[in-house]
Amino acid sequence: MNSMISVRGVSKHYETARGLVRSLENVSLEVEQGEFITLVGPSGCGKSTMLNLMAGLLEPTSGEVLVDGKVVTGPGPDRGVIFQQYALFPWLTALQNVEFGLRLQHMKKTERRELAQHYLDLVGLGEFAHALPKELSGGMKQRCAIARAYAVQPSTLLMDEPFGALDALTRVNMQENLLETWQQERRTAVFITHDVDEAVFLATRVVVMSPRPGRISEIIDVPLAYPRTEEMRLSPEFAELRARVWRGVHHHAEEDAA
Ligand SMILES: Nc1ncnc2c1ncn2[C@@H]1O[C@H](COP(=O)(O)OP(=O)(O)OP(=O)(O)O)[C@@H](O)[C@H]1O
Repeated sequence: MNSMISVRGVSKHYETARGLVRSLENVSLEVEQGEFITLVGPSGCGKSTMLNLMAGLLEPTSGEVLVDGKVVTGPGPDRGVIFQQYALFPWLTALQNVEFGLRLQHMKKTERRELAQHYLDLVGLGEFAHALPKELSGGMKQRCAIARAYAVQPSTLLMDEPFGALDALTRVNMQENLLETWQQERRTAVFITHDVDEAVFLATRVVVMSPRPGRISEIIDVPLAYPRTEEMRLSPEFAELRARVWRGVHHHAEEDAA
């Protein structure tokens, strides 16, 4: 069966003044259509490198990445990328920001407007369509960035710590909102986080990475049903999963420090 994303024997090395940095070493991962994968691991283990390879923003030193059966050779509209810093155009309204990618696809104005408004509604920003980014809070800006990524209807969403800069409460709201949107649209999602709780709450599977060289050390299934609720977060089952992920990350962080 064809996976949505196939990372096959991928290594990524950098030549630096201090010698060769082996950011990823012979990593393989299959992500199925509609899965929600979270990537966790100590700082510098190659999470961003992995995501950027999937996005086509980096090229592997060896091995290959396939998305929907095709070898990734660069960025494409089939993959939406969301970073920690909400890269909104400050001179465009929320609606115009969401419309931007659709304009690049030469979609007609009325159709474009309608679709952009639909995605703003989906992330709960419908009433802020005409606000400028400076009039939005951090969480709202990030929701706008998510709406923009969703609007071009990519089959895959790649997110690099999108909630990293948000306060704890906004973060929890954003997690719920993201899952709601994901459940409605069922795109394949890959999401980097440093937050073990967030990793378990969102994922169908948590991929734990270890550094030097970056490898996948463990893949943990999260057999909790969706929609995920705050009650689930407090359940013994959740606590057990969180402890497993924590041990996976911590174990390698300790090794690294030794
Ligand atoms: N352009 C580059 N040149 C040289 N080394 C690099 C470059 N980009 C990344 N690296 C190195 O590759 C390794 C993995 O980096 P990467 O950013 O993928 O890790 P990460 O797990 O996302 O880290 P963090 O959690 O701190 O964001 C690190 O050791 C980093 O120093």
